[in-house]
Amino acid sequence: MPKTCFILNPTAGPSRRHDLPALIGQHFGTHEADYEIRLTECAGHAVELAQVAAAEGFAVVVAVGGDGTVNEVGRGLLGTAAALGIVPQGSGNGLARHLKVPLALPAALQRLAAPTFSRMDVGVMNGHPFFCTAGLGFDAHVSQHFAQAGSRGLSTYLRVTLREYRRYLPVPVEVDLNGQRRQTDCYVLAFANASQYGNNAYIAPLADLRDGLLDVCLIDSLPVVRAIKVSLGMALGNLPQSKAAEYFRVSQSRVVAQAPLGFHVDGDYLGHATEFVVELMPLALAVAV
Ligand SMILES: Nc1ncnc2c1ncn2[C@@H]1O[C@H](COP(=O)(O)OP(=O)(O)OP(=O)(O)O)[C@@H](O)[C@H]1O
Repeated sequence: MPKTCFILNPTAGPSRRHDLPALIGQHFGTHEADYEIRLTECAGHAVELAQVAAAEGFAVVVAVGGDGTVNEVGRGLLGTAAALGIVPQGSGNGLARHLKVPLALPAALQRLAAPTFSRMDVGVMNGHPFFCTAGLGFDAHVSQHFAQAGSRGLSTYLRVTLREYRRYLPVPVEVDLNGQRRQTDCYVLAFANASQYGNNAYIAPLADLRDGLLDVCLIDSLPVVRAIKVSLGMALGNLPQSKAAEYFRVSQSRVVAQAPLGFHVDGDYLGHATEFVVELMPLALAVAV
């Protein structure tokens, strides 16, 4: 059984469970595993905890939280020999859902007792690694306002999305897609390593974590009828067939915006910029799921 370190974000998810360390002990400890549980103390702490765990020789370092925690642990593990595990405890759990990690805690821990090792691609936007999705435009705008909403969970996310939909205006951009320059309005420009944002909202249902490519989803405008088509397409996983969005596959891209444009990586709003460089590091991270 691999030596395993759990890095637990006690603030992740809609319901903060104080009994998680005890439950991990109850379901994982029975496998006579060599394991430790370490709690994050602030945002960003999981990066350092993951680096330390990898340097100490843990073979698997598990993010116990949502996509923000997965991003921090994954960043800490880049360039190390340790593999990323996930116990999904977030609100959206996009990467865990893509990797078909069980959402129920006992089943997720059971899987980690005898994990399958593989590798996955890692995207990078303006120097920030991402494992699931990164994007410019409305999705980043919603991430920014969701972070300020004071509460989390799906209902808050939907309320913020509807409110901001009425206010948001797209920004003109020039985007380089496989050497072809494209002038377009950017309502959403999503770079997907994995298929979904979380909560089974499939922005790029055909995205493959191991193909050396990012699936790009471009939505230039979002009038009401198209917004309904996009929402349904994301929920049903058939957005590409709906023709409400355009798709491309790239290993790198560059975007220049005419006005500062918000961007997110793995659902965390990171600020505004006018230039974006997007790259892919093929199979850069080991995963244990
Ligand atoms: N101890 C802590 N105190 C405050 N914030 C923390 C702490 N540990 C981690 N964080 C921050 O909490 C944020 C939210 O965590 P995470 O994304 O894992 O959960 P979530 O938002 O509920 O799930 P998802 O991203 O899947 O919707 C992360 O951006 C992380 O930086």
